[in-house]
Amino acid sequence: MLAKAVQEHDGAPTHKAPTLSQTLFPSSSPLSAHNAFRSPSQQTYRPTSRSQLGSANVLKPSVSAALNAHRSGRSAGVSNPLKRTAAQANSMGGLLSKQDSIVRAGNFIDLTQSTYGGDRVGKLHDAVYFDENDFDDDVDLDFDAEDPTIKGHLSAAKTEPTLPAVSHFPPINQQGISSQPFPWSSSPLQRKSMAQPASIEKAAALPVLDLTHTETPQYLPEPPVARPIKRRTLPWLDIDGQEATSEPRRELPAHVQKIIDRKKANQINRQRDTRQDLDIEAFTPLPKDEPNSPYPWNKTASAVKEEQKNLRKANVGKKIVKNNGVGNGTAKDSIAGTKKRNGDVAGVFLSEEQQKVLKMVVEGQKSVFFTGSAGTGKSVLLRQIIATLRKKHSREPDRVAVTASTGLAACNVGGVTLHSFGGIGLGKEAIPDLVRKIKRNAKAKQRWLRTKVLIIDEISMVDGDLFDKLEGIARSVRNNGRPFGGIQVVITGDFFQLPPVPDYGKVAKFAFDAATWNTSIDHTIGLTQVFRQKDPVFANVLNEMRLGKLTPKSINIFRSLDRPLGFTDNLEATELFPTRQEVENANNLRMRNLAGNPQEFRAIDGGSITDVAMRGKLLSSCMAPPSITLKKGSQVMLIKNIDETLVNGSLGKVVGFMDERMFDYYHQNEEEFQAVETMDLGDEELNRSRKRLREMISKDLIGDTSRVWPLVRFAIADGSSRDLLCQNESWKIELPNGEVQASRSQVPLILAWALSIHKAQGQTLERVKVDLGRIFEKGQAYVALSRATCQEGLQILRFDPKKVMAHEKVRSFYESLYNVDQASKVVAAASPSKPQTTLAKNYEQGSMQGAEAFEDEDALQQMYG
Ligand SMILES: Nc1ncnc2c1ncn2[C@@H]1O[C@H](COP(=O)(O)OP(=O)(O)OP(=O)(O)O)[C@@H](O)[C@H]1O
Repeated sequence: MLAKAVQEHDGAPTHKAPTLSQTLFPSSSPLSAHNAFRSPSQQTYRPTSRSQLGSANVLKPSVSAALNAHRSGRSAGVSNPLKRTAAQANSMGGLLSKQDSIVRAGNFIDLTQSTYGGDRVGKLHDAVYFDENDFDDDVDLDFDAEDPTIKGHLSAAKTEPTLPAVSHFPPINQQGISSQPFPWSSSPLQRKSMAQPASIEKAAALPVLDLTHTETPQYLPEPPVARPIKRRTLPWLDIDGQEATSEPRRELPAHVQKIIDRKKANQINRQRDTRQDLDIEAFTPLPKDEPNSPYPWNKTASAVKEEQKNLRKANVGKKIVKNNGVGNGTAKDSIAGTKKRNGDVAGVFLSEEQQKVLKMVVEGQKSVFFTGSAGTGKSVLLRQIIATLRKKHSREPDRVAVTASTGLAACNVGGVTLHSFGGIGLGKEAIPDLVRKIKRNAKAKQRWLRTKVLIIDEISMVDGDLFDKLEGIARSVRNNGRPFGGIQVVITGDFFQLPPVPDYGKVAKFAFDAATWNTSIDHTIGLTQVFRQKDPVFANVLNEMRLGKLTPKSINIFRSLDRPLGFTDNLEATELFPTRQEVENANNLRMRNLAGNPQEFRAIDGGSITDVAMRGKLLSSCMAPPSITLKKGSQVMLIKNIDETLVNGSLGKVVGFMDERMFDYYHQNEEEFQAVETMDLGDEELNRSRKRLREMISKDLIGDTSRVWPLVRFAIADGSSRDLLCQNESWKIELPNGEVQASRSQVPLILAWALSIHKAQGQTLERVKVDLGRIFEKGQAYVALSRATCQEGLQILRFDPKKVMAHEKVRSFYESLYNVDQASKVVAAASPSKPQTTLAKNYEQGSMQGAEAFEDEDALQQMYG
């Protein structure tokens, strides 16, 4: 394998690092950093003239020396089987199991080798090159950033879902129904003029619960003018609570009757209160000197205005508390169940190695590539890096450019695609043409000039040629010969996961195969602590799969997972498919089989791009769909993090549709509602009871205009469940200058009987089902299976070891990252007395050190043997 890798790399233009090239292209890192992190394999030839800069003619680094060193070092360093076993035990498995050979500083692991001859380079660099800030002035020339406010929101409100027709009331003018919740202050006079005492107000807040499962709650708009007090009597009662003779009383089961009796008593009390209030009002003179009168008609105009102002203030305050700075604050406020949300989304505490990377990026301003197997917290770390950098550059947000290889990944990190950022369209042209194109586009040019940090997520899907082009463009547009024109790059991803999609008839070229890859990156960091899988055995077999090298033991483990999952809560495992078509078919079939009325939720799109088609195209890669139709019983997945237990990837079932007030009421009176549902009633009786309850409550909702949302019961990892009223959340495609190109507001749900492997990349799923018979691409099986958190939550059909494929080039690349001389030292330090208890300890702590988790000797022998 290594020999092949050596041949491949040797086939590329390889040279010994000449002093001249280093002289001309020193890295931006300080001397000490180079000494600490650069590897021989990263010694790279750089263009020797400006003319070469524009075409990114940076020669490919030779890795053969490193590989030879690696090969010889390996045989020297771990020839002793005992030592090798220790190395194996000390590693996360696969090639990252060779983290035993990487440079360690505490828990922090830097895959970059330490023998880079940086002394002279660093000195010359200091003498010759400009600092990136020296070019900052360029940007003052023609900055034409647009107002970043979202333009399309208002017009997009037209996409409001239509309310169902109301049969027993006059038709509603649907255009008049706002999608936004009415703030109190929007109609204070009308509400006041209804003169409702507290008890009536409460009554009006009663929601409609559709207990029939077949009908949608019906709503009517609030009357536009003040109206006299409405007698909110039950159909069979007069105002004093006497039975109305015209309405024959139906026999109901005792339990239901009790509920209704209680309701009746409340109703009667309310009516009496109302009458008393009315009586008082009728004889009260206009209190001109009584500004605090509870009645609007007893107030002067200025008193009313003052009150409106106070209400508005109070509402603003409420909103801030409610939103608490997270998303739009909607879904978060509607949580019920085992734990109520209190405060913000729970922060994840970064591990020591994650923190070191953060520091290196933010304080050290190093260009970094951090990688690691699935579930090592790359995305979590990246989000933290983005947040910290944005805070650091809060006065100049356009200094930090957040990008990703695909639209989906970009949407997940709130950035744009690399193509979009670069302003290169499809990017097929040569660098000089692309540079000309960018220079004609003031905004794109400005982006290149202003960017100080370029973040690239999901690098495994970035094409190597594209990487070279972007690097060349950066140098040319910024007129700066340093790698990426002096831009600090922060790159993450795992090359063992999904590869770039090649042009038709071409072979995919990885980003690490780009000629400028090594020159662009100061440090390569391997994250080793696996968070997603807490079972070390499971994490290790997955890691073997990552490398495409399975031991018989691991094959047996995977084969044993061909069985149904043992959950009893009716939630099925999400089936992962390679193609979108398969996903749609599977989800549609399940939806058709569900009884009940479908409810459609349409997204509200906005953004600075007003061309609807173009905006739609941008948003087509957003996780949230433009429209989602749900029924009671639909299996859904949450696609936003709400708090520590309701996270992106949580599985649940729709249990109903209701508005916010109804949701509150429902949870305050859950027992009563559930009583009807759980009683052993015949169909006819049950329907009658439901109807009576519905009638009873719907009387109180006349005039309510709020929207209904799906109420979802999510399964929590500890076996409990939580209910969440899923109101709209937002997704943005945002340029570094803050311009939101496209945004989408939608319920944070997708159908989750089936999901594409592409969409699943980056997700953590509690229950997964994968049919390996359908897998066709390298890395697909690993991405699919590594979404699972434990063996109990993973079902594998048609397991076939042949489907477990990894790119040989990727294996070679990861091998080239390790310095075997260092390995023997670490092995010695860890050897053979390394206590086995470490695994158990880490397991207990809920995390494990990947490098310490690999104990499958067979796998290592096969890999290194
Ligand atoms: N420092 C941490 N503390 C606790 N949990 C963490 C930490 N970092 C990550 N996690 C959790 O580990 C899981 C996987 O994290 P994340 O998705 O960031 O991994 P990843 O390396 O990006 O995986 P993938 O390559 O599959 O996308 C998530 O559930 C995340 O919340």
